[in-house]
Amino acid sequence: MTAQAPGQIQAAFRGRVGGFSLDASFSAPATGVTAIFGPSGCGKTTVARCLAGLHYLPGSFCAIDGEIWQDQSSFRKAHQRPVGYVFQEASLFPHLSVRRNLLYGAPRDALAPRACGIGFDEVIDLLGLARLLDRSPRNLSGGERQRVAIGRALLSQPKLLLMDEPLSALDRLTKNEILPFLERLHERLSLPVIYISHDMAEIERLADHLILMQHGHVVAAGPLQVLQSDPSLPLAATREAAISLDAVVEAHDAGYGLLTLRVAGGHLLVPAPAVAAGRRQRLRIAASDVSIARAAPDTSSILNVLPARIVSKSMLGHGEVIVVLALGADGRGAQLLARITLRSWDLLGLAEAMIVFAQIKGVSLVSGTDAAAGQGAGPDLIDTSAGFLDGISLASPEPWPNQNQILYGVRRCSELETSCPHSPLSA
Ligand SMILES: Nc1ncnc2c1ncn2[C@@H]1O[C@H](COP(=O)(O)OP(=O)(O)OP(=O)(O)O)[C@@H](O)[C@H]1O
Repeated sequence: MTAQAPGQIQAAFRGRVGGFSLDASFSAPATGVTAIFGPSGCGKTTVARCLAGLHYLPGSFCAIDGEIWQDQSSFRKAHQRPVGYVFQEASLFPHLSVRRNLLYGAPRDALAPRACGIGFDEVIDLLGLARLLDRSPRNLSGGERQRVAIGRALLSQPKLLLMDEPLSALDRLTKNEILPFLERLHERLSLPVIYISHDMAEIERLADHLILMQHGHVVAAGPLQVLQSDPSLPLAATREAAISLDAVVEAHDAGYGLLTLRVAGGHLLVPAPAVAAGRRQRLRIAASDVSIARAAPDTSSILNVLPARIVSKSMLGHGEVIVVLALGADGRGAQLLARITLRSWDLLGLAEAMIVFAQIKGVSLVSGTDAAAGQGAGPDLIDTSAGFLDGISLASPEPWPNQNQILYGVRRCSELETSCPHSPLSA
């Protein structure tokens, strides 16, 4: 990978970081959310740090939307890369108001409407920050603090937003409070986001593309649904195996409280409150909620029984198989997974390429609605009084810079000089 491709994030990072060996290559669209998923210690954060220019691995390559950030002969340092970085902990400046925290990383004209990029008012609106602007970060809930951190990263006018486990320090309720805001960002901004997470439920809700990592390598990269339905990858073999589908709302039956949703290859009925026709909706269908019939049942309480073609069958062990189905009488629609017993497969005489009926017992709507922000004391703040940039040294494995050092490592050193807590800015 050496030539830049517009519209793509291209990365090929190879080398050692301390005792860790990284050999990770992928390309992903330079728009939408690309999630990096893999077990702890597989190198997700190391890849994010390479993208941010915080590790220099000679011989590596990185280009964002046709702009080369690293190749054989060049390396843009962290402060030369337009990257917004959001971490597990919000690490806001405790001595600055929310407004000043937001404006901290922004160019000087951040308050003016922008011809392109993201303006202050838009960020406030998208993240629901209006009523927090004059508050101190000390009095915000964990979820509110993380929304401010995301706003601050967006206002730095990045060309790439890196989110490293942004919700993992939050409890389930607080996560659910923030996820709708992230969905709104995804819907309204074309900014590419690299989203690192351990939590497949977050990824199923937010991501368009997925990069699967293991032991410092990229095992697979591609559209989320394609990787979820690939029986050769570990996702399809897990107990939680599921497919994320993008559907469009067609109608709402108020009498029965049912939404009609169109997906590639068919329609699904889902009990849900009314949603405007034409709205896009992310669905999740678990492999364990899909069974297979040779003929459409005459009588059944299952609402969604759709014709589908059997694409493949793979053994799972413990007497079960995972079947990939493609919806539609022509078998060319969206793919689903069905987890059934090997005995059922044999008794029904199923075979690849056969047209069958997928009986879908459960469909979850995973896109959320706007939530009111909670309030309360957040976790302890990181001490930001340490010398900025101390500890950032390219290709030096130790010590790790703290989060604000990384965050502000993307800004010019002259600006950093004004960033200490005793500068006029901090008044
Ligand atoms: N600067 C460093 N010095 C030494 N080892 C490092 C350094 N950076 C990362 N490592 C090691 O590299 C491996 C990958 O770390 P990394 O943080 O990228 O993994 P991860 O997939 O993000 O893990 P987690 O999901 O637990 O955050 C780990 O074994 C880690 O200890």
